[in-house]
Amino acid sequence: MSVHIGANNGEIADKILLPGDPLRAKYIADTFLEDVSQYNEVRGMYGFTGTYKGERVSVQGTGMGVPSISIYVNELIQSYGVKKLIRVGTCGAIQKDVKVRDVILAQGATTDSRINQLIFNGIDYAPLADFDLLRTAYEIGTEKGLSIRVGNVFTSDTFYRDNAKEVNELLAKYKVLAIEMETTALYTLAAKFDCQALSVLTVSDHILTGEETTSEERQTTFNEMMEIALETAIK
Ligand SMILES: O=P(O)(O)O[C@H]1O[C@H](CO)[C@@H](O)[C@H]1O
Ligand SMILES: O=c1cc[nH]c(=O)[nH]1
Repeated sequence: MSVHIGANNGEIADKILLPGDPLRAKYIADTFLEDVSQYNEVRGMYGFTGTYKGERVSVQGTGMGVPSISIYVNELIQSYGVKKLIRVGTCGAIQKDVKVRDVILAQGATTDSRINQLIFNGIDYAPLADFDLLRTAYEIGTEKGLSIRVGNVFTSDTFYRDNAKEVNELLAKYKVLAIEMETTALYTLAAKFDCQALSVLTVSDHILTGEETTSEERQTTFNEMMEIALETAIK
């Protein structure tokens, strides 16, 4: 057991999907995995292990934001030996040509979080996706005929922000595709511990147009994102 995860040694697979929402973790386990067992309910942050196409895979809710995902990723890697970590999250688009329901593979993660400043003492570290996972996920997504975007995302410490318009316009000018709240921490920790990480994100809303997915659309698109992540995890 670790501080925030109540699993015994060996109960978590070395490949894991990481949704922010613990109920999305339950949905993935119920919908896609076989022979499922629940290994965690500490703080309601559900974690499950099962098999996908015969391969052992886990899925763990991370909560929202850099501090929360950092706790789970640290413990998953250091206490349970997880090696391949794929976030399955939602994001808000800030480019006109990125559409609601598109799937984004986060190649890098710009941030206003201070975690990297604290680690690197003033050096402007660039957290990146694992290239093999990125390439595999891209190939799987395009083979499925999906609209896959690859690029920079903004990992924000705030969901509600007073100067959002100004910040979004600046980031959009510099080619950032979308906003979410965890990827920079995932990529930095994966690099630190020599693990592989990727964020696969569904555009759930468009920040410029205000367009949102309906719950039905969300389900279908989320399933596509989850299948890309699961297929990538076992490849
Ligand atoms: O849908 P998840 O994975 O939680 O991701 C996004 O949704 C939350 C904000 O609503 C943040 O965690 C953000 O990163
Ligand atoms: O962090 C997030 C996630 C989804 N949509 C947003 O606008 N922001």
